[in-house]
Amino acid sequence: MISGRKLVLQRMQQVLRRSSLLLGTWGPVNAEFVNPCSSICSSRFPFFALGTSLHHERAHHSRSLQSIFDFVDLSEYFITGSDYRRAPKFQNYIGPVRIDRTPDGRGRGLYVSQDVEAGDILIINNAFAASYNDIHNSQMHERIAAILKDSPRALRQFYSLAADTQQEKLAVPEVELFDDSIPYHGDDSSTPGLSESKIRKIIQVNSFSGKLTLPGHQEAGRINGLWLLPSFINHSCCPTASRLLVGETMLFMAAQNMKANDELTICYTDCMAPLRKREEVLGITCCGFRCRCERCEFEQSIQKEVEDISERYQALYDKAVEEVTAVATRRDKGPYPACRELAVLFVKLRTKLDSMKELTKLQKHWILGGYSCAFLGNWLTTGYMSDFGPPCRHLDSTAIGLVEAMKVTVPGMQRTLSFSVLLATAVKESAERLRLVELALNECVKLYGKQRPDVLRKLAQDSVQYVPFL
Ligand SMILES: C[S@@+](CC[C@H](N)C(=O)[O-])C[C@H]1O[C@@H](n2cnc3c(N)ncnc32)[C@H](O)[C@@H]1O
Repeated sequence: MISGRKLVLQRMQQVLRRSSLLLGTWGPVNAEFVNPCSSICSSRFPFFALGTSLHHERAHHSRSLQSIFDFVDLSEYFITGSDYRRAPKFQNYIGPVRIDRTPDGRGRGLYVSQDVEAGDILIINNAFAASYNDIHNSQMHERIAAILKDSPRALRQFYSLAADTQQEKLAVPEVELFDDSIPYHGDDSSTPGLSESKIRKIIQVNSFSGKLTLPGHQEAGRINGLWLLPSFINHSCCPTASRLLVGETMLFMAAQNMKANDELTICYTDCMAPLRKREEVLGITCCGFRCRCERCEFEQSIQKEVEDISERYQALYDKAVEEVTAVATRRDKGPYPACRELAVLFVKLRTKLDSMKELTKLQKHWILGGYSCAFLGNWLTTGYMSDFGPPCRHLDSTAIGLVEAMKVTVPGMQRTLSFSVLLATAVKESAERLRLVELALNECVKLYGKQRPDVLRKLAQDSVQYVPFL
């Protein structure tokens, strides 16, 4: 029997054929838009002739950082399908970042120490410990306990993650503690032993769990891991950085241009969900804290005005997932009442936001971006996936408005990339299409770092394997 996932992939291959034609029509990538105002030359990859050099001075070394290619060439890995079993090995790298106390009671956080631009590599970190399909973290716990027994430095590093005292009193370690190229002369008498329950707690708060997938296959399993320095990165529902897992190495990129002293934040969950859903996941299902990011603080202040829309969204969401899954796997041909009603809600929300003159454009984007699935479900069930019509001349301004909101709300997200590639495939009008392809490739840089043009094109084309709803 053919699996649901395989059917989705077959369906997506049709899209891919069209999008590869589409992305192929531009020939050499329009790299100008990746880094429009640059002047540095690189003979190795002409693409990077367009990249701005990032001069990073640290006490112990100075490095001119341009891209992932300064560390490892990932082209072959990406071109051949990002198979985690063939992932290249990296050296740890700590870019222009420092650890500091947050000013608003979120404990410690990571900050950039100089201006950086979207796609710049900030941290490359190999897992302190990782395990596979280890639902209860028991293998990881054993591995970590063994490492801590043997290495005073590892014990000191791990101990610094503990956040069991009042947030304002938490010690702030120097970032150099995590730089293995600097010799360690720690005073180990100040590192108390760690009880088993404390070790478990540190693992629980800081570990990351992600899907392992192989191209064209069902999910191959899950990786659980602990990455030490990245454990200081706080969550935000409008994050500034993106993360990429290559084998057991976690890479962190700036997902937008950032100024020195800006906080480096990532999404711990799907931030393209409305406030109530994010609160539920961050507070109860996943992480156990109330998010204090600026987007949440703002949305809480106006939640009453959109409460009815938000409640209905929550009530319809699971059913809409079923409908989108059904249409993606061609198990049925509808009707799709949940997706249809979500689309009506989306229009209602847009009309409401239009009438709220006191809100800024960014604030409107934050709210709208959170309801991306309310639009996408209907778009996927009524037009795109169920029936390939001929490309349309103009796209509905709602679709274009949404992709803009998504890009601003959570930069460097797979869903925005897939949606913009699918939209570009659907539209015929060339100026609009060009803009969408530019947008897709820009999102690609935020997600994967500055890559060669052919690699970026491949990654954008592959993105349609992900249904931009699920
Ligand atoms: C992986 S740690 C991040 C580093 C942590 N701030 C520290 O000082 O150790 C995750 C914890 O940081 C806090 N945190 C992270 N993001 C937050 C946010 N947006 N709002 C409130 N607390 C947050 C929560 O206590 C959470 O359990």
